[in-house]
Amino acid sequence: MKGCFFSFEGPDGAGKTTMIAKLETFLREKGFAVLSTREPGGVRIAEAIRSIILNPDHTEMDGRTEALLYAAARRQHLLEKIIPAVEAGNIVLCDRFVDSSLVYQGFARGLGVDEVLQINQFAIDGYFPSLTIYFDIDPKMGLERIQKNKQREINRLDMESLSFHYKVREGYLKLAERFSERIVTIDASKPVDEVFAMTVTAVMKQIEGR
Ligand SMILES: Nc1ncnc2c1ncn2[C@@H]1O[C@H](COP(=O)(O)OP(=O)(O)O)[C@@H](O)[C@H]1O
Ligand SMILES: Cc1cn([C@H]2C[C@H](O)[C@@H](COP(=O)(O)OP(=O)(O)O)O2)c(=O)[nH]c1=O
Repeated sequence: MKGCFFSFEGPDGAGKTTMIAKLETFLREKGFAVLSTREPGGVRIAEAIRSIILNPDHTEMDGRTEALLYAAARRQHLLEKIIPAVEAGNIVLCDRFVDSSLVYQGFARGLGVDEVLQINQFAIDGYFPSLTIYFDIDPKMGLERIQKNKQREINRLDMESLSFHYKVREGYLKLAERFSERIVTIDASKPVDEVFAMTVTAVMKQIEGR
């Protein structure tokens, strides 16, 4: 049976990585083949591009350069890892995908959502997830969660001003409205178990409905 492709989005610290890890265990226990991955990165070439993008020293990076680098990493990740895994029958859980570019580069950086969508159409050829879960949270709360968890490296994007992160949230909420047939919004400010229960409901509805 063909697999499916789900992406998980949200401001930094919303809980995407936490939820994907819990979901992977839950789905495996139910007998599903599951593969989780992340962007930027996921495969060797995309991880190399990630290190260029997120390097805190690369303060001179132009906005369009950044958007093109994310799209290049996405293309390699999609063709080399995501599509083969879906074709092999896996449920693919991806921590960030095209919506991150539309929001961070298109909306928050002001490059234009449709302009960044066009770059990404060249990268993904219309291969969108069948379900995207957007974890909505006040960016201040998300960044506080990251600060509390010292292990996680603070990257170039984290160092953006708080107003940038508020634009990110605004961009996601607009995107969730525009692509309401694909994007499900979950209140990520709730305790972990409540957020996970809502996540499982949305994912199982999609799996059972395919
Ligand atoms: N619902 C939640 N309530 C409180 N803390 C959370 C919640 N979800 C995640 N966290 C914690 O917040 C931090 C960031 O979570 P993470 O999953 O890495 O976020 P993201 O991947 O969206 O940046 C981690 O320390 C995690 O344990
Ligand atoms: C995939 C993607 C990520 N990003 C940003 C979001 C994050 O700030 C950063 C990814 O770093 P990461 O450490 O993965 O942060 P998070 O845990 O919040 O996902 O890159 C974009 O700006 N555009 C993109 O297309």
